[in-house]
Amino acid sequence: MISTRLNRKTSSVRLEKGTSPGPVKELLRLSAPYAAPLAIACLCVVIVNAAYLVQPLILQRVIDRFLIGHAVPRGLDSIGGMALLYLAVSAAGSVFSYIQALLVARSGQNLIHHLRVRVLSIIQLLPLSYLDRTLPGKLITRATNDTSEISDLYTDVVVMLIKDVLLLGGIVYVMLSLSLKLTLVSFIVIPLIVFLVVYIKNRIQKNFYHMKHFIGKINGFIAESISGMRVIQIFRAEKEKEEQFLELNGSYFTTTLTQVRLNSILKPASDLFQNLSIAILVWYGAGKIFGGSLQIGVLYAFTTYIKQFFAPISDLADKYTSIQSALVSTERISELFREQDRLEAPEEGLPMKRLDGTIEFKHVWFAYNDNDWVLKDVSFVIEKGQTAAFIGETGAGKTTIISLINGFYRVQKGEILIDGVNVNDIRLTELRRNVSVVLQDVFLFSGTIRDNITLGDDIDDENLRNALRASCAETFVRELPGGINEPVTERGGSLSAGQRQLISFARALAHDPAIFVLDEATANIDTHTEKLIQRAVDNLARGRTTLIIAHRLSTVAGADIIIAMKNGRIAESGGSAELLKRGGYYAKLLEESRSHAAS
Ligand SMILES: Nc1ncnc2c1ncn2[C@@H]1O[C@H](COP(=O)(O)OP(=O)(O)OP(=O)(O)O)[C@@H](O)[C@H]1O
Repeated sequence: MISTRLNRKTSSVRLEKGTSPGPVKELLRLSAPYAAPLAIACLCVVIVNAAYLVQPLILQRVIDRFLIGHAVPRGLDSIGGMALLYLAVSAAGSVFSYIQALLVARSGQNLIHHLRVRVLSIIQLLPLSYLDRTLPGKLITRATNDTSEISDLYTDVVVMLIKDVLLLGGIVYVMLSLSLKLTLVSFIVIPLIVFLVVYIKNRIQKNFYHMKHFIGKINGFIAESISGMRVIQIFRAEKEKEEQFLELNGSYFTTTLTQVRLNSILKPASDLFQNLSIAILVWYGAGKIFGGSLQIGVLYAFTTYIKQFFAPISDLADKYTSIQSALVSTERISELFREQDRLEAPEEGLPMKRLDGTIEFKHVWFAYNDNDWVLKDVSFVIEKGQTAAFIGETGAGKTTIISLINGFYRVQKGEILIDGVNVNDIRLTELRRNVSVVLQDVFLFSGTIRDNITLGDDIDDENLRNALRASCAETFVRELPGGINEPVTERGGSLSAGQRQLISFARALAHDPAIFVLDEATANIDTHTEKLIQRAVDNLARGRTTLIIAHRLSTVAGADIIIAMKNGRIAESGGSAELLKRGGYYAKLLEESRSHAAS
C-alpha cells in the first residue's frame, strides 16, 4: 500500500520510459533551461575582469602623466577625472559581480531542485530487485551530495573557471603590452607561485577527503550507537564503544590539524613568493627607470598585476578538484538515470479498477538471484473472499509469495493470475490499490496519525472514523492528547508495537482493498491487544480475499485454506479439518503446540 501511494505521487514529474540518452547529453539537457542566465553571468564575468584589469592602468596613467610628466589636465584627462573614472570602473565591477553571483546562485539552486526531484522520482520507481542490492546511503548521496556537485559544476565551477582563465589571460596580455622585458622578469617567480599553490592545494584536497571519510564514519558510528543504545547498555558495552569512538575521533582530530596547518601555510608562503617577485621587479625596474627606459607607473601596474595573479591560480587549483568530484557525481547520477529503462511503469498495463480477488499461482518458479530457486513449482488457488493461511518454517518462501502478488518481482517460470489476468499485465497502480499489505514491522512516517492512515489520499472523516473503529484503534487514538492529529515521531517510535499494528490495520481498512495481506507479528503482544488485533483482522477479512502469514495457530484454524510451505515448495494444503485428518505437517504442528501448552 505504501509503495502504491508513493508511486502515485510521482506523477508530477514525467519520466519517459525507454528514452535514455547518454549521460552527458542528459545532463546538458537538464542544464538547458539555465543556459541563458549562465551566458549572462559569463558576460558579467568579462566586464568584472575588464574592471580589474583597467584599474591599475588608470593609476599608471595618473602617475606617469600627471605626477611625473606634469601634463596639462584637460576635462576627464586630469587627476580628478581619472579618480572619477577609477571610481566608476570599480563601481561597475562591483555591480556586475553582484549580478553574476545572483544569477549563478539562482541557476545553481534551481538545478539542484530539479535534479533532486528527478532523482527521487526515479528512486521511487526503482524495482525492488534494484533496491535489494543498493545500500540506502548510496541513494541518499545521489539525492543530496551528487546533485549539489553537479550544480556546482554547471554554475560555480564553469562560470568561475571562465572568469579565472580570462583574468589570467588578460593580466598576461596587459603585462606583455606594457613591457615584454618586465613580463619576462615577473615570470621568473610566477611559476614558483603556481607550483606552490597547486602543490599545497592538492595536499589540502587529499586531506579533505580523509576528513570527509572520518566525519562520515563518526556520523555513522553515532547513529548506530544511538539506535543500538539498548543493546549497548544491556551488554555493558559502553567502554568498548567509547574506545572505538576515541580512536575514530583521534584520526579526525589529526586530519583536521593537518588541514589547519596546510591552510595557514598557503597564504604566507605565496605572499613570500609574491614579495620576492615584486623585489626582483623593483630592483630591475629601478635600474631601467634611472636609465629612462621605464616609467614608474608601469612598474607600479606590474606590482599590482603580480598580486592579482594569486587569487585566480588558487581558484583554479580548487576548481580542478571540484571538476573531478563533479565528474564522479555526474557518472553516478547518470548511472541512476540509465536505470530509467528498467523503472516500474505504474500507469502501464490493463486498467482493472476493482479486483474481485481470486488469486491463482500456476507452477510458479522464482529466484531472487539466478537459479537460486526460492519458490519451486508452487501452485494454488485462493477464491475471491476466502482466507488463506500460509505456514511453514523460516525462510520457506511465505513472504516472497506476497511480494510476487504485489508485483514487486517477476517470476521466472509459471504465472500468477489475479481474476484470471496475469499479474504482469495489470496496471501496477491499480494492482497495488487493490492489495493492502500489513507487514510484521509496521512502518509509520513522521507526521500525524491521520497522515499515516490516509498516506496523502482523499479519505473523508467518516471513512477514517469507520476505519479506526473496525481496526479497534479508536479507543487508544481517542485517548491521545491530539487524537487523530497526534504527531507520530520518525518510524512511529512514540507508539507501542501493538498500537502501530492497529494503525496499520486502520490504514489498510481506510483504503478498502480487494485483497488483504497480513504478515502476522511474531513479537509478543499482550492478550488484550492480541484480541483487538484478532478482531481487526476479522473485520478486514470480511468480504475480502485475505492472505495471512500465520505464526499463531488460532489464526490458522479459522482459515478456509491452509498452505504449508517447506523449502520453497507446498508441502500440503487444504482446510484445517482435512489436514488434521491427513496427519501431516499441520497436524504435527498442532500436536506440538498442544503438548507444549500441556507441559
Ligand atoms: N530480497 C531478497 N534477496 C535475496 N534473497 C532473498 C530476499 N528476500 C528473501 N530472500 C531469501 O528467500 C528465501 C525465502 O524468504 P522469505 O522471506 O520468503 O521466507 P519466509 O518463509 O517469509 O520466512 P520468515 O518466516 O522468516 O519471514 C530465504 O532463503 C531468504 O534468504
